[in-house]
Amino acid sequence: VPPQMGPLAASVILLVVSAVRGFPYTELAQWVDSHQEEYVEALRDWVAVESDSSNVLKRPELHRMMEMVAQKLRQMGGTVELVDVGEQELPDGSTLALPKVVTAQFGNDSNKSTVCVYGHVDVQPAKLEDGWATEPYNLTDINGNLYGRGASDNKAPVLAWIHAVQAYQALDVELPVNVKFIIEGMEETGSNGLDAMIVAQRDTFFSEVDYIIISDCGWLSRRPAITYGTRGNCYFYAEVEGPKKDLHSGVYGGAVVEPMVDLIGIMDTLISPSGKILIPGIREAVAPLSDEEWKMYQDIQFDMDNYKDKIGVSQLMYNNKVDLLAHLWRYPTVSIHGIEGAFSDPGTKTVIPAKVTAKFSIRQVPNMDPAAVKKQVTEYLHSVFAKRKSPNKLKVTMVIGAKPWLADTQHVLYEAGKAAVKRVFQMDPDLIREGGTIPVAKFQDVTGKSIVMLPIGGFDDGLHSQNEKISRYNYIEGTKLFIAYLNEVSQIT
Ligand SMILES: CC(C)C[C@H](N)C(=O)NCC(=O)O
Repeated sequence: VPPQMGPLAASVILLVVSAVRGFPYTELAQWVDSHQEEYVEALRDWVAVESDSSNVLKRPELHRMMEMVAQKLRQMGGTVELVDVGEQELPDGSTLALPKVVTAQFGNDSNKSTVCVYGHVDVQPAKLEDGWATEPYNLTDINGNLYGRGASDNKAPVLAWIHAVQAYQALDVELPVNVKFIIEGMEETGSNGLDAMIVAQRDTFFSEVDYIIISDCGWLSRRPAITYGTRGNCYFYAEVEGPKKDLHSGVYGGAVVEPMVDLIGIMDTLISPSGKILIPGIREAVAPLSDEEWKMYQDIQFDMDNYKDKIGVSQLMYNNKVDLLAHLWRYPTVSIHGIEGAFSDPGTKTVIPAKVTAKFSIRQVPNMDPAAVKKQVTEYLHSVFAKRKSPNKLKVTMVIGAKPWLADTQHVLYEAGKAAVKRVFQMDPDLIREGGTIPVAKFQDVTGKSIVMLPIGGFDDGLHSQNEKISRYNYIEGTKLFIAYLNEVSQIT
């Protein structure tokens, strides 16, 4: 474009040129490459916010995070709203404002398809003393890996989507589809408030949405992936209450039935050492593994030894690939996460805790139903507790009940994904499922829209763990993938 030309004329020329030349992927990708330092700085700013949704003391940070997201989208000229989704009730009966959900819209052309990108900017807790090698909220680049809490889950992928739209804008390339965003701040603790918001906006925000795209997951290996299923999650508290206060174990040990012993006793009845779930009714509900599915898993390249190395174990529950993948993706599992009220500090306190609460969850797969699981678990735990003839009191509560999700890999959204992956990475993607949980089933049930999950996280990003990271490569090439994907989706007829 000649330098003496005004901005309007220049953008008209660019548009005409791009229309004549087709989709200017190379120029857009070059733009991304030449702006990668800015993208890393943007991630640094976001990672610096301790937007831990599980810690009520961090709630002001979470509100600030949502404002930052809204501000960024506003600066890009989007139509942005911060949607109030109400309050959260805390275990002591008090209430706390939920972080607002950010919605944004770029383009409103009825001749184009509309995609809606879902993501979240809340994170899991992280402390240096948990064993991080670097400060978790200070993004640190080591050998091309960007370490920081929330870097991969899910701040970089949300930013990559934003930068993809920005690249189109910066080069005056018309967005091939209308793009909407829905960004929440409670994903890590069960998407509190989001379900009602999706229902409330079904006929407004979601009415013109054609497709929903989610990038809140990772690849299985170094090969890019497209994800067609997630497990749901039922999260439980089991509280055992005994004496009215903590007791000295020398003075009272032997006199009282200890709540912790009861609790550990009943927790031990949930799952066998070989991973068999012992709660009646759970395994019976699971959809059988089909031959076609078995074949799909068999065809996926997956290095079990490398997987073991990365997580630092000498042995896995299953020693063949198909069994392992099936148990990660399409069978339920019980995980015991912690015990509130138990002594866990360093040292040798000799206490009998008066009240202890175990926290455990059961990942959900087709055809399990969270309401049925709640009943099965509650009845089962009360029945095993009754057999102990303990004078203590047991209370079982289900605090999260998220359904699994499964898509048809033959859908055009998946074909579009394959084409975009091919363009950016010059290879075919793995088609995989995800063992983790996001509110995708709710989007599906309420909006009825087609959904695809397009991950950019690496297989070894360490989500929820110490030293979470995303590589620069995945962040930057992932941004290009989103640019290419928007173009592929616009070709769907
Ligand atoms: C890999 C998961 C789908 C990532 C997601 N952000 C998450 O952590 N969800 C909560 C969960 O416990 O699965």
